[in-house]
Amino acid sequence: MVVTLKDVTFTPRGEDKPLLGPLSFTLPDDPFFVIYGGNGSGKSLLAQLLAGWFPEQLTGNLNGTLQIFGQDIGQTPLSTHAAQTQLIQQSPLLQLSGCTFSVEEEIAFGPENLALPPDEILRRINEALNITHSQHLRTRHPSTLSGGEAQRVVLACALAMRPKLLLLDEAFSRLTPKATAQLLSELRSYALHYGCKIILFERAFLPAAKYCFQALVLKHGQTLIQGSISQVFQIAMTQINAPDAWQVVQLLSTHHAWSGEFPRTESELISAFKEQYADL
Ligand SMILES: Nc1ncnc2c1ncn2[C@@H]1O[C@H](COP(=O)(O)OP(=O)(O)OP(=O)(O)O)[C@@H](O)[C@H]1O
Repeated sequence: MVVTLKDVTFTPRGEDKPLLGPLSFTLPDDPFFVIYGGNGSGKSLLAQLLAGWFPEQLTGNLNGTLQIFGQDIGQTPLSTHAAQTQLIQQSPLLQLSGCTFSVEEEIAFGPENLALPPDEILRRINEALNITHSQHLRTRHPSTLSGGEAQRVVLACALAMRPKLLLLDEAFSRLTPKATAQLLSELRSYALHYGCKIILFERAFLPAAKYCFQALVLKHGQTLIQGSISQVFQIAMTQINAPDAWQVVQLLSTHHAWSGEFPRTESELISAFKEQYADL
């Protein structure tokens, strides 16, 4: 199992009650999975726990069973987790090392720490730059990158580690919808090629719904619902942002005026409207 959570609760140091849990889930067999939740629902805390931050970077009290690739979180050093699990957070500039002079050196930083041979490091740099469409940034000083460019580079750094579990905590927040869609398509190919699981942590219905079949909705650190996008749609819509057209679907549904699956993409939405309403 890539991820196993059973009755997990987490109380950060200084807090008197858990801010996460009890949470139990295993990942479905798809490359992508999305965890939806509004502000303060616990997405980042959960992402940090799954990345193995406890207890080195995230102190507190962890109860229950939390395993990544069969290794207990809390029993294995963060450096061991980092070799197969990579977390990308919302603020890319906080994730740059601050000790390199070019994007190329920044991407090499992780693989160098794995003591990989130079030709393998170069291969990984090129692959990561290609996947993230960032070859043109190769010689740039990391401190000169724009927010969106930095998000691509941070993703490239993570991919150069060839992760088997990639945690994306609102990792596209500074990119345009078009650039986000391009990266998600590239990531799908990466995931299928390397057998990697990708968990998206999102406050917005799109574009995650297009790439994920299964979702979990968090509120106050607990699961509100887990299931297919269609099964979680109604409840997810009470917690997260969605385009107006999906709000209309939600409204129609609460008035029993929507039948069938809930659309995951714009084209599914248009087809569903045509099917249900074009003849009226
Ligand atoms: N280390 C910590 N110590 C104490 N409280 C924390 C800690 N980390 C997070 N919290 C609190 O836990 C709750 C969940 O925070 P978290 O950052 O996981 O939310 P989120 O779902 O990622 O929200 P957002 O969408 O606003 O980024 C918040 O109330 C936050 O203030």
